[in-house]
Parts: sequence; structure tokens; C-alpha cells
Amino acid sequence: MKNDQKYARGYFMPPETSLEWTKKEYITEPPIWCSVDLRDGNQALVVPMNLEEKLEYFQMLVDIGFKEIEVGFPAASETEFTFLRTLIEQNLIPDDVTIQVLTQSREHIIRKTFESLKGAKKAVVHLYNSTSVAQREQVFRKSKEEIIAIATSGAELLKQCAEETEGNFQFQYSPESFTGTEIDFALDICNSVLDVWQPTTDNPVIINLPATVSMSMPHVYASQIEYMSKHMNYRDSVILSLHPHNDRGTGVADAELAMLAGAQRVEGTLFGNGERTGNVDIVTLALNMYSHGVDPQLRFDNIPAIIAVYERLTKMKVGERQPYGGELVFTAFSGSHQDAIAKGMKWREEKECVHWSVPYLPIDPKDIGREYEGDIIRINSQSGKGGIGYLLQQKYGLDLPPLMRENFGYCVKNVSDQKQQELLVEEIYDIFLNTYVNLKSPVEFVKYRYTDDDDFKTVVTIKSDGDAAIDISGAGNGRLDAISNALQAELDITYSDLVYKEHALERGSKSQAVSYIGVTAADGVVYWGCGTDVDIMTSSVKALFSAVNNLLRAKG
Ligand SMILES: CC(=O)SCCNC(=O)CCNC(=O)[C@H](O)C(C)(C)COP(=O)(O)OP(=O)(O)OC[C@H]1O[C@@H](n2cnc3c(N)ncnc32)[C@H](O)[C@@H]1OP(=O)(O)O
Ligand SMILES: CC(C)C(=O)C(=O)O
Repeated sequence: MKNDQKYARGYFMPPETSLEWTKKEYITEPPIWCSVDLRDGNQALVVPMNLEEKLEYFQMLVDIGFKEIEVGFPAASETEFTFLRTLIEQNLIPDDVTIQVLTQSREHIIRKTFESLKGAKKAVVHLYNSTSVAQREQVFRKSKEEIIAIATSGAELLKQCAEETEGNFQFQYSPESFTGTEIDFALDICNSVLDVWQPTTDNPVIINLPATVSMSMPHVYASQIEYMSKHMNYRDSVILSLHPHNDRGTGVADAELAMLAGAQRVEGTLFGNGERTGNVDIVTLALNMYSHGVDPQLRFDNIPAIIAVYERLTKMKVGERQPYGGELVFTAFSGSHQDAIAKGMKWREEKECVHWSVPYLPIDPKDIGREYEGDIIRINSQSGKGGIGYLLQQKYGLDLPPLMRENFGYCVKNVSDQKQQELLVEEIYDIFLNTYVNLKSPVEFVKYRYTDDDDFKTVVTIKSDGDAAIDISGAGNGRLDAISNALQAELDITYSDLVYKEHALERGSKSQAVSYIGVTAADGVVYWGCGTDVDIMTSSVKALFSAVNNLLRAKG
């Protein structure tokens, strides 16, 4: 693919950069957030939202905590206009929320916009015109002076309309396509608009510098913001705003670096909906801050509920790998990740850690409404003993000895590999039951008793497949050892190294004992069994029979 003739960089690096902001380590306080879901997000939908959908979406944005919400482009359509009228006439805008409306710099559009705002207590009126080289040459076919005149004439009209309309209006100007605009021209046009509006610290103006199309690496955009911030007139009376898009996949990085470089406000959307590859994703920005211990002042504590409303109203999908929101972003399938997460969770519990530091999980999934169970560890053929053991422990209270976990890990992996499928925790539990628990074939345990006055001599009743029950007896240095010896003699097998572990299991109304036993056959292979019973001794006998049955099955 030969592209050196076809493509050239279309952005403009500022003539000077201090890059001072690179020394700042993280963003210490949240910006002013402005949701543009109902405008930029909505204008990118295959079917834009209807009135009811917009009202519901607006309420969700309010609930999340947005204090500035661009509610639309009221001159664009009847739905947009009616939506705004409904918000105003039905008094649906909370006192601490400011609505924002977008308008081109065209007289009839500006007038219609103010008409739509009648009765609003306050609003941001957002004026834009395109300023990039490409737009000036190809779309508007106008000189720089003529482009400035479009902006300033619109700015004048905004001022006039605001004076004629009751309400408290703040002005915002965007040099649309800023990232393809020569930086000093962008500065000129912003300063010209500011000269018209004459902002003061009590009545500041928002200057919004959009990456309408992102064209450069993030440090270039941030340098452009730094330059504009340093050289803009009325700087103390200007709220410097960002509006990144995601064409290069760097919307979040653009916004974060540009905030370090001096921006005070960010426009974006939930999950990055918006034109082409979308606007910057505010969920990611906010939760990135959250993960650094900074309160983003937006509430995302029930992300699944937000996603459900978002998907229903926009008909868009939140991708499985979408940062924070995606269904799989807290899920580990791979064995070593699962092992580390399981150990990290245990460490956290044991040490009563204040700071979150569980490997592979940038934040606690619970903080945004995700569950540990079913969300963070899921099992397929890439999984290992750590994760599988963790799930059995979390869901069923089974705490397997480490070597048995390993044995079971391979067993589960093989099933998943053969089925080419993920296994649910319930399926894993079934495999566990079928592989180890209270196995009755080829030899079934019926009952045991120890001979009078001698704990070390035991008679055990067993039943082999299809045969009548028989009593066998053995001696040892305890009841289990005695039974084990009786079994080995009767079945003509030998094994050594009895690995034993037991614990109580609270499930249902009755407390059960669980025992795990591993026996090492002559060839060194360890066979495992598990027994459950209300009586602890019986549970260990059943575990022994299960292990022996596994040995017998393996030997045919
Ligand atoms: C980057 C962004 O997201 S910007 C926001 C974009 N959003 C939208 O456009 C959605 C809503 N827009 C609409 O519904 C329609 O475009 C309307 C109702 C606003 C205007 O409709 P129309 O006038 O019928 O059509 P259209 O938008 O194509 O108008 C283009 C004309 O406006 C001019 N124009 C476009 N933007 C601007 C602007 N910001 N300021 C001044 N003039 C502008 C164009 O140069 C063109 O002029 P021409 O008629 O001399 O060729
Ligand atoms: C109107 C402006 C801010 C815009 O949406 C963009 O440049 O992407």
C-alpha cells in the first residue's frame, strides 16, 4: 500500500510548546462534564431518539450527575425543538443542571434556537462554524477574514437575541474542525468572538476546541490546547473546553493530556457514542480518574443498569471489551490471570487492605455494580486450577487441597477443550461431583464399625458391582487407616501417601462435613476422592472409597 503521495499530516503543531504539563502525573480534579449524548450522540444514530426516549435519556444523565447537558440542535427538527420545549414547559430541568443547545452561525437557525429557549431559566448557547483549511477551501470557499466574519456575525446575533429573550444565557463558541486549523488562525477567530462577547470572570464564555476529527497523536492535541490556553485573550474569563472524537482511537488520551495541558471542561458521551468512531467516552474518563482516587463526581455505581437503558434507547451495543462498561472487561479466562486474581482477593481479605491492588483488576468491579461471581472468573480451556478452585470455593464452599485442585483443573480444562465451550460454575460443580464425590463403583461403601474396645481394628461392609455385601476387616493406626488396609488387602491393590483434608460445609439447613483424600498408586500417580456426610468420619471413609474407585477405574 503506497501512501506517501496520498496522505500527509493535516494538523498544525503550535510554534511553541513548553510541555510543562507532561510533568503532571495525573488529573487531580474532575473537569466540568458536559454530556453531548442527546446532540452529537443522537445525530450519529441510525434512527435518532424520539421524544419519549430523549426524555428518559435526559433523566438518566441527570441521575448520573451531569450538571451540563447539550440537549440538542433545536433548529434541526421538530423532535429536537419539541424535546426542548417539553423540558422547559414541564419543568423537567433541575435547578442545578444547565442545558446547552447547538446552533450554526446562520441567522434563521440562531433565531429559531432562541425561540426554542423561551422560558428556560438558564442555558448555554453553543455557536460553531468550521475553520479548518479543508472546510474553508472546499466547503465554504471563503477567505480567513470571511470565516471570521461568519463567527463574529453569529456571535453578535447571539448577544442580541439573548438580550431580547428572558433568561440567563451563557455563550459557547467552537471553531469546528479545530484540529485541522492553523493554530494562530484558531486563536484569531476565538479572540475575535471573545471581543464580541466581552466575557468577565462573573460571566465567563466557554471556548470549546474540538478534535472534530482527530488527526494527530495526543501530545500534539494537548500542545495545541496548551498554546491556546496560554495565548487566548480574556483567559481568566474563559472556560476552556474539549470535545474530542475518537478517529485514531485516542479520544480518551487526547482528553486526558489536554486536561493536563490546561482544559477545564470536557464534552463527551456515554460509552463514546457519536459520529464515526464516536466522541470521547466519559465513562472511561471518569472511571480512569476514579481508579486514581479522584472523585469524578459522576455516579457509575450501577453500570449494568446504565448500559441497559443506553442500549434500549440508542439501539447501540456496548462492546464486550469497552473499558469499564464491557461485559468481559473484569473477566479472566486464562489460568495465570485467574490464579493471580484469586490469590489477590484472598490477600485483600486476609490483610484487610484499604487500597485496591488486586492484580489484573484496575478497579473493584463491585464499585460499578459488577458481581465477583460469574463476572471476574469464567472457565474455558485456557483456565487453570487457581480460577477453578476459586469458583468452587466461592460458590460451593469447597476448599480443595492444592494438589487436588491441580488434578481437577486439568479435568475441567479437558472437558472445555473437547466441548470447545465455556463451562458455567454449575457445570464445573457437576464435573466435580461426578469425578470425585461419594463414588460407589466399582466398590461401594455400606457401613463400618470398629471392633469392641479397639479403635484401630475396623470391620467395613462393602458391595462390589452386582455382588452381595460382604464384611472385610483390617487394622491400622486409626479407623481410616484400618479401613484403608482392609480395602487394599481385599482388592489386591497398594497405594501410599494418604493426603487428607476435611472441613465443614454450610449448605442448606444441615451442616455437612467434606473430606478429600489422595492416594498414591505404585506408579506414582495420585488418585483423588471426596466424601460428604453429616458425620465427619463417614465423610472421610467415603472420600477414601472415591479415591480407591478412581484408582480401580484407571487400572481397569
Ligand atoms: C461537527 C458537528 O457535529 S457540527 C453539528 C452538525 N449537526 C447537524 O448538522 C445536525 C443538525 N443539522 C440539521 O438538521 C441541518 O443541517 C440544519 C437544519 C441545521 C440546516 O439545514 P440546511 O440548511 O437544510 O442544510 P445544511 O446543513 O446542508 O446547510 C449547509 C449550508 O450551511 C452552511 N453552514 C454549515 N455549517 C455552518 C455553520 N456552522 N455556520 C454557518 N453556516 C454553516 C454551509 O456552508 C451551507 O451553506 P450553503 O447553503 O451556502 O452551501
Ligand atoms: C459542534 C462541534 C463542537 C462538534 O460537534 C465537533 O466539532 O465535533
